[in-house]
Amino acid sequence: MKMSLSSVEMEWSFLVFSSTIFLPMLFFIFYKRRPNYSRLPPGPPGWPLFGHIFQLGTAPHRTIAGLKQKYGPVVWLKIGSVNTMVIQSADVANEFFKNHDLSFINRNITDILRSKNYHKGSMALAPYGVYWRVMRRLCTVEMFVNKRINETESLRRKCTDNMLLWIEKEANSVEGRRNGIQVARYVFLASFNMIGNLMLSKDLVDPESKEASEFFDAMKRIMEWGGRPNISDLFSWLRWLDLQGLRRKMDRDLGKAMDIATKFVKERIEERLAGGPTRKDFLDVLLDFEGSKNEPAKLSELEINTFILEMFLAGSETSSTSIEWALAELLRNPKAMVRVKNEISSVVESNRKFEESDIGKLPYLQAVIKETLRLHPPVPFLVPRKAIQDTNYMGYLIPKETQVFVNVWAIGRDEENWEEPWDFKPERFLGSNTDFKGQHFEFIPFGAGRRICPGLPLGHLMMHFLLGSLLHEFNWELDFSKNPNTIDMNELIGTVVRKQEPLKVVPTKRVS
Ligand code: HEM
Repeated sequence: MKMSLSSVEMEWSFLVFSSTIFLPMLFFIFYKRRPNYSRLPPGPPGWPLFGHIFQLGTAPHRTIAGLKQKYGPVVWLKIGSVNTMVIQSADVANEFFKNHDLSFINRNITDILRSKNYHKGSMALAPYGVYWRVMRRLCTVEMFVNKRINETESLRRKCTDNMLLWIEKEANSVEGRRNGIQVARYVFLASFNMIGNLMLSKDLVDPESKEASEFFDAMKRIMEWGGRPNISDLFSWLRWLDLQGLRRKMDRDLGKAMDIATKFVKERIEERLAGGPTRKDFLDVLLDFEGSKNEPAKLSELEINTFILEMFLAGSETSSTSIEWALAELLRNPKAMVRVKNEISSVVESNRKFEESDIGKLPYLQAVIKETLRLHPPVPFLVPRKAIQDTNYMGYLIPKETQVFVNVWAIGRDEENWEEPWDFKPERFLGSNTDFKGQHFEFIPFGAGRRICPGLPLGHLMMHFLLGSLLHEFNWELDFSKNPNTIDMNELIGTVVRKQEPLKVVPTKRVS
C-alpha cells in the first residue's frame, strides 16, 4: 500500500515536474510554430479616419511598390475606411492564387460601378455564384475558344486593313506629315471593331462618323472615371453627396454607351423575330442561352446589354494601350525596333500582308509584347478582389471584406525575379518558358486563378496581329520635336494605365 502510494506520489510529482518544465516548452514550441492569427500585415502608419489616402500619390502602384523594402511583400493599408491588402512579390502571389483564390474570389464594387445597375449585369463584378459561372462558361466555351477565334480570322483581317488605310490616309495629310498621328486612337478603333464583329457582326465605328467619336469619347471617359479615387468609396456614408460628381458623370457616359448597346440588341431581336439569318455571333449565343437546373432560364436584357458593353470596355482599351506602350518602347530602343522589323521581314515577304499564322514564327515579336506587358501591365493592381470570409493568409488574419490589390507592376519589376528590371529587354524572354497564362507568378498581367482574364486568347492574338501589321506596313519615326530620350513615358491612371501624353508618330508606308 505504502509502495503503491509512493508510486502514485512519484507519478504525481513526475506529472507536476513535467508540466512545469515541458508544458511551457511545448507551449513555446507550439506558439512559435502556430501561424500568427492575431495580427494584420505590416504597413505604414496612417491618418485617423483617412488612413493612407494622402500617401498614395498620383501613381499608387509605384508608391506602394516603394513600401516593399520596409514592410515586405504583403502590405496593409487603410484607404479611407476600406481595409486593403497589397501583394507585391511572386512568392506571396503564388500562395494567394494557389491556396486562397476562393477566399478572395469576390470583387470590390465601387460606387460608380453601381451606375445604371451596371454591377448587376456585370460578369467582372459578379460575386462567385451561378451567374458568374454561367457567363464564364459562355466566354470560355462559346466565345474565346480556339475554334471560334480561328473561324473569325477574316473579321480581324478586315478591321486591321481598315486601320492601316486610316493611318495611311492621315499620315499623308498635311497635319499628319507635320505633327505625326496619334496611333493609339486607330488601334483602339480597330480593336473595338474586332470585338464588335465577334459580338454583334458589326463594324461599330468609323473614325469619320460622329457616332464613332461620341462612343469613343464616352468609353474613354468611362475608363477614366473608373480609375479615379472617389470619396464615396472611401467613406460610404458620404455616397449620397457624390462630392466629386463622378457618379453623375458616369451616369451620363455609361448611359450613352448603354443606349448604343441597347439599340443593337433591340435591332437583333427584331431581326430574329422577322425571321432574319442566324449569325451565331456572341449576341446570338447570349439570346439563345437556356439555363439548366439551378441556372436562370434566360438572360435578362440588363445582363445582355451589360455583358456586351463589358467586352468592349475590358478588351479594347487594354489591347490598344499595350500596343501604344510597345511602340513607345521600340522607338526608345532603336536596336529592338531594328531587330523586330528584321525578324518580321525575314518571315513575311514584302509583297504580302502580315497574317495571324505568322505570329508563331516570330519569337522576338512575342518577346516584345511580353516585355511590354511586364513593364506596362494595363491593369497594374489587377481587378481588385475582396475577402468573402476571415482568412488566415501567410499567418495574418485578413478580415472579411478586405480588398486586395495584386501589384503586378511591382512584381514585374522585382529584382528578385528579373535582371535589370527597369530596362526594356525583350531578349530576356527568348528561350524562356515564362508566359502570362497565370502559372508563372512573376509575370501575371492577365491575373491568375479562377478570375484570370477570360479574353486572354483573343487579347493575345489581337495585340500580336495589330502590332505585327503596324510594323510590317510602316516605318515608324518620332515627330521632329522628340528623340528617343525625350519620349514622355508618364502614366495616366484610369481603370487602365495609359500613356499620359498620347504617342505621336510619323509613319512611312513600306514600299512593296
Ligand atoms: C491586353 C489585353 C488584356 C489584358 C492585359 C487584360 C487583363 C485583365 C486582368 C488583369 C483581369 C483581372 C484578372 C484577375 O482578377 O485575376 C481581367 C479580367 C477580365 N478580362 Fe481581360 N485583359 C485583356 C483583354 C481582354 C479581352 C480582349 C477581353 C474580352 C473581350 C477581356 C475580358 C475580361 C473580363 C470579362 C474579365 C473579368 C473576369 C472575371 O471577373 O471573371 N479582357 N483582364
